[in-house]
Amino acid sequence: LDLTTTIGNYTFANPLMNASGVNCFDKDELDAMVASASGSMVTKSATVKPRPGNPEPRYADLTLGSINSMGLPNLGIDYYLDYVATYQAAHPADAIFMSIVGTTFDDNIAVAHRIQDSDFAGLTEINLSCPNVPGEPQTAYDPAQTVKILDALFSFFTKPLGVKLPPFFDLAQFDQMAAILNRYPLAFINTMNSIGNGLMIDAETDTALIKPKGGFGGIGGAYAKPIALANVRAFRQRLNSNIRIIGTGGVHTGRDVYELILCGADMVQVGTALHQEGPQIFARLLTELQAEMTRKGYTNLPEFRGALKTL
Ligand SMILES: O=C(O)c1[nH]c(=O)[nH]c(=O)c1I
Repeated sequence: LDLTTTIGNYTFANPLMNASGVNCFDKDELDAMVASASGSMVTKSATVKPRPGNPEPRYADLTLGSINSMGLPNLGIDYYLDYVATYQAAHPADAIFMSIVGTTFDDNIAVAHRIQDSDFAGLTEINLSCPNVPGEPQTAYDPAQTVKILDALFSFFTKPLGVKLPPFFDLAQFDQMAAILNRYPLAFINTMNSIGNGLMIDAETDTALIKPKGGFGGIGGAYAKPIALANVRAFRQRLNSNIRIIGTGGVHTGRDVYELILCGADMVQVGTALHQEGPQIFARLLTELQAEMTRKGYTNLPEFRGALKTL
């Protein structure tokens, strides 16, 4: 079966990759992604300077997913630029993604300049949806701030750029956000990030499971799937066709991958399940995706991409 998928001038052997923040913190984790069956990969969201992140415990596995308030721990943009420079020299034909983020408007612009001025030749995902920097609202929940950042970015950034969005829950929000995004030459959007500021409790101690923010953290995994399907579908229905969509949220089986593509996703990222199962999950997901495609009579992704039926 043909699992190739394209974003701009980049074609990937298959649509699967990690979600930023999962299995991509350092060289060892990134090398494990390179060795996996994934079609591409993305680095942990990088800030200009390294960050230790929030106090632990800051992550917990849940029956139906995960909760995290990592607090944007990362080794700094220089570390990840070094890694991708080495990677590109060894894999000239395979594009990967770099995720960037700033905790202030100026830092968002500064870290983007670092990529623009580098030899990085892949795709850049700017994270407008980190829910766990105390005191910092998720940029993409503020339309004016989103416009301000995208206006500034596209005044100098010429490499392929996409935005990582938080989940939206109201059709008027989809309309408003899509109207903003359609004004920019974005290569892609990635919907969605974790569901911000959930809370889960330890049954033995009646204590919040994670330490930061009084136990509030982003929710991922099975809990996220219905919302991810809806966000992919809603944006596919509203965005210009030249803006591709990466679907993220709740993937655990090949059927989950298939359903995000059915809603319009071009590529599919895996977060919680990757954290829980490890990079060998990609081989399993590819086998299961191909089995589902065969069951449905499809031999490539465009045949069913966006083909969700409604009653
Ligand atoms: O707490 C984090 O580091 C984090 N956690 C998430 O669930 N999404 C994000 O975008 C980030 I930057």
